[in-house]
Amino acid sequence: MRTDQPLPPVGGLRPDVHTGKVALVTGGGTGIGRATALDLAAGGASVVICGRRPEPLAEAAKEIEALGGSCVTLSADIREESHVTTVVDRALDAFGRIDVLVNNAGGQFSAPAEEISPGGWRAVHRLAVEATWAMTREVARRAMIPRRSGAVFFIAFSPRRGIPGFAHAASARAAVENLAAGLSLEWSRYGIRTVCVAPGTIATGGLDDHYTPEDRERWERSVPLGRLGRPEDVSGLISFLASPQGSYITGTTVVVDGGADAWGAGHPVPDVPHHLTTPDSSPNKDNP
Ligand SMILES: CCCCCCC/C=C/C(=O)SCCNC(=O)CCNC(=O)[C@H](O)C(C)(C)COP(=O)(O)OP(=O)(O)OC[C@H]1O[C@@H](n2cnc3c(N)ncnc32)[C@H](O)[C@@H]1OP(=O)(O)O
Ligand SMILES: NC(=O)C1=CN([C@@H]2O[C@H](COP(=O)(O)OP(=O)(O)OC[C@H]3O[C@@H](n4cnc5c(N)ncnc54)[C@H](OP(=O)(O)O)[C@@H]3O)[C@@H](O)[C@H]2O)C=CC1
Repeated sequence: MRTDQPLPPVGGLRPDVHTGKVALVTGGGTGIGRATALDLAAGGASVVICGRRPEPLAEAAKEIEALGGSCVTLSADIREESHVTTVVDRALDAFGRIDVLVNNAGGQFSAPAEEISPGGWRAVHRLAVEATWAMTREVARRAMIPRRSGAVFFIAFSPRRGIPGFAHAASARAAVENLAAGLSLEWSRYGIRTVCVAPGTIATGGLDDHYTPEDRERWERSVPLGRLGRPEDVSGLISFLASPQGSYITGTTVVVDGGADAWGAGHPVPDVPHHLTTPDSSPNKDNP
């Protein structure tokens, strides 16, 4: 199967599986977030999508409305706490509840670890960890804890370990995996499920814009199933996890990666000069 063949929304789920639910998807105008918003809407959910740029949000809303769904779009930078509050205000004004939160907005740049400045590190963690927590906390306190129900999704990375060039991003996503696990211990008592989804490399516009065709080919070669993922491979999983069929799943990470996590960051291993790996050639061998 080719990566560029989209899957129909809803997949094998019933078309009314999310009827009556309200879902908030951060970064819902593009890529995985857009596919997730479409899948949830195709299952009957009303959706709220946010992102910084209004244009992709408007495009996604048009597609959702063409499916017969309801969609509210909000232009917001979720790194700003006041924007997080406004997004939740507007979602509650529009629909009165939020049942599903998909913390999808995220991003990074690829750089050797030693070249990531403190500011660059902070930029990545601020979005993937701090903004995600701010949104989760706001939605939980105002919409989910009072109703004693909800499902919160987080997005991590596969492989679930160090990835060359992504020291900041892989560590941020590890934090988010741990957050999903820890929150399940505290919030199961409120009927809130917290699940992390770890996609492998997924063919999105974001991937095309920020990485080279060589990166993409290298990643593709490290996938046992032999192709990159489609946004719908991830969104279909989230839609299932949000459905009643997923209601016993919480506090864990579900990997959707064509087998990439089973293999690792690819073959061959990152280049390490020979003299650093042979014990008798240490520059400090006389003074260890
Ligand atoms: C084997 C499997 C491999 C798996 C691969 C996983 C593939 C994952 C793919 C995806 O996630 S695709 C989604 C793609 N979308 C993005 O990644 C978004 C692109 N990135 C950004 O939008 C931004 O980089 C950011 C991370 C969100 C930061 O945005 P911000 O507006 O805060 O940045 P700035 O204000 O411009 O800079 C802040 C800080 O960061 C430093 N910096 C920014 N870019 C770079 C860079 N390319 N290289 C080095 N440093 C960078 C910048 O210099 C600033 O630092 P200081 O100057 O303050 O020190
Ligand atoms: N594609 C891949 O291979 C993988 C992706 N992921 C993660 O999945 C998520 C979606 O990725 P993908 O669809 O590929 O990428 P995109 O770049 O298409 O999606 C990122 C979305 O987040 C929004 N966003 C970014 N920063 C902010 C912000 N500060 N406030 C609000 N919205 C923001 C963007 O909109 P705007 O720019 O308008 O704000 C955009 O819609 C990301 O977290 C990504 O890191 C994880 C593993 C692999």
